[in-house]
Amino acid sequence: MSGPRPVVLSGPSGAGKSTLMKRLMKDHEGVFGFSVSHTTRNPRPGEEDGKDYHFTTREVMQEGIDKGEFIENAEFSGNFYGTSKAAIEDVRAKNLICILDVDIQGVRRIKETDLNPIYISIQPPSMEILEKRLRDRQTETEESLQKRLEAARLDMELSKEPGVFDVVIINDDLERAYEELKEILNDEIQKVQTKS
Ligand SMILES: Nc1ncnc2c1ncn2[C@@H]1O[C@H](COP(=O)(O)OP(=O)(O)OP(=O)(O)O)[C@@H](O)[C@H]1O
Ligand SMILES: Nc1nc2c(ncn2[C@@H]2O[C@H](COP(=O)(O)O)[C@@H](O)[C@H]2O)c(=O)[nH]1
Repeated sequence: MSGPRPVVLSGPSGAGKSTLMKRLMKDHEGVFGFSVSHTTRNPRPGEEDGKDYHFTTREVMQEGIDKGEFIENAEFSGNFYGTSKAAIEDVRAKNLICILDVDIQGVRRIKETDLNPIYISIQPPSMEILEKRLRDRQTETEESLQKRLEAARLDMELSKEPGVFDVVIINDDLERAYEELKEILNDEIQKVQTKS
């Protein structure tokens, strides 16, 4: 794959991936492009179709998967999620650093492709803090919250396996976590900025 190296952000739901990513994109206009995933979950208040996700149905998404339109897909907390080839291509065509926000299953599938991204895991300081963040976010039902916490336990274990991630950032203090993320991506950011 040509162009700047993509970045995979993974980690438990509620760890702070979107918070860090949105800040990174806002502070570096014209450097990053978000790979807009498909999902079968319902939009949250404020989420826009085509910007945050391509909101779709199981049937439509399955059709796309069967046609080979996705580089990876997974079931998470009762819904389908997936990264289409078109989502990556849209960002690559603009020569931007492509950011993918995917769960641990997505990380595994992407490792089987030739995307060659930088793999970053965003982890919460503890399960207790993660649960508090998810509850405070007020986006989940009790059932989906429990499913997400269950997935988080597994994610936190797997992220400790050597070689899965290039870097693991503990998102305790947001400012410090953000500085760490910027530092890791500094070389790629410089490359894009010097070209434009
Ligand atoms: N360092 C932090 N300290 C306190 N609260 C935080 C911190 N980072 C993020 N949060 C808050 O935690 C909640 C979860 O963050 P966010 O939505 O970014 O998580 P996420 O990893 O993108 O989750 P998901 O995978 O479900 O989309 C948000 O309400 C966010 O404001
Ligand atoms: N494997 C994939 N996982 C994805 C994708 N897009 C998002 N995600 C992950 O799903 C959970 C839940 O996200 P939410 O927006 O419903 O809170 C989270 O861990 C994301 O990283 C994808 O395309 N593929």
